[in-house]
Amino acid sequence: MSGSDNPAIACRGLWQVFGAGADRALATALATALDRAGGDAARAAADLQADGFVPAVQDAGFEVREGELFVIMGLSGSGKSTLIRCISQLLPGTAGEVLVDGENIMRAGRQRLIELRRRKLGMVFQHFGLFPHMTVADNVAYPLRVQGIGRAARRAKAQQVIDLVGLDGREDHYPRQLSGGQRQRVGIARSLVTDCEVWFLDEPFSALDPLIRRQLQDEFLAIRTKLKTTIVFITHDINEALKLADRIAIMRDGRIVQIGTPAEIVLKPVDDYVREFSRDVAKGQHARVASVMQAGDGERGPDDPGLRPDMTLDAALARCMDLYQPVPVWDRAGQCVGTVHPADLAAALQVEEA
Ligand SMILES: Nc1ncnc2c1ncn2[C@@H]1O[C@H](COP(=O)(O)OP(=O)(O)OP(=O)(O)O)[C@@H](O)[C@H]1O
Repeated sequence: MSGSDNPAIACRGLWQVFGAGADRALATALATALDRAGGDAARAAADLQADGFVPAVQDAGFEVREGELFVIMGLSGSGKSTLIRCISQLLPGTAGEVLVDGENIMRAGRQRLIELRRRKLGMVFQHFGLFPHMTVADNVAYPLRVQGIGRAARRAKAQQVIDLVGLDGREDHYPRQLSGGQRQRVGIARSLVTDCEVWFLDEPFSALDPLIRRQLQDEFLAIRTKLKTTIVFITHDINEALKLADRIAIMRDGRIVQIGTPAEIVLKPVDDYVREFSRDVAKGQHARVASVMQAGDGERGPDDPGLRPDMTLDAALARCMDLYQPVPVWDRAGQCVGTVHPADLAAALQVEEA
């Protein structure tokens, strides 16, 4: 495991450029951009594009903390899948660094990558590629078989994760006998069976109908609290991102344009592209009091609305309807952790009209 000071994953200057001779073309484009006044990654990407290359990921840089659920979101074609494939090294990356627990896995040899995938990195993709001739139990236990673990131990461990994803009773079914949602669960169970430290999920629920999707999201959050695994999750659905994420990275045309908590994305979008995503989102249900709270002390008066930092803006506003002065915010131990003006709660919800 990594030390608590180190991020679980760090990407620095990561590029994935498609096209023959992309490495040399990127090096030239970066050198040319540097020589120009105000030269930057966007200029290099524009040059590459003009020469017929596809700069699908451009100079990506971010860190994912240990145990964090980091969501990458963007429109179709913005580069999400390419980015997660670079981080998980299904694609080599054209330049930059991908550090997992401090190890630059872009320099890892083939053997080391196989090892990392078997023991440390779990992956779930939209189309799971379950083995049709194997039962649920055998599909789930398959990664353990590859690791050379004995049959009894495989079975026992597979059963644990089958129970965890709610598929108990279906161990002996074949994939064709399962619904789409159940098949996704098998894929999730299979990727969890090796106790991975870092878990990559590329649109795992997007093929499902909304009801099943919501149910799996809830189960996913429940599983996640039990596992404490570091997770990188891709989606093009803002509501899914807001529901699941600790932090969200928004991609546009190969670039990460904003990284922030769900509240920051909803309340402080950096540009119209990000603002457009959250236009129809019920901000008051996602943003929390902590995001609009000021430093300060307060006393509990007779009208105290009992605000907490983790309360949604909607809930907080409902308690402050008749109040016109700053009110204290309390933690669970009853300590005042700041104050908030009821007008600021209302203003935060209006931000996108500006
Ligand atoms: N192997 C490839 N060769 C050339 N271009 C590619 C390749 N793979 C992806 N691209 C291009 O890279 C860009 C980013 O694609 P990517 O699949 O990463 O986007 P995405 O955000 O995941 O989209 P979606 O949500 O539709 O899956 C697109 O312009 C795509 O056409």
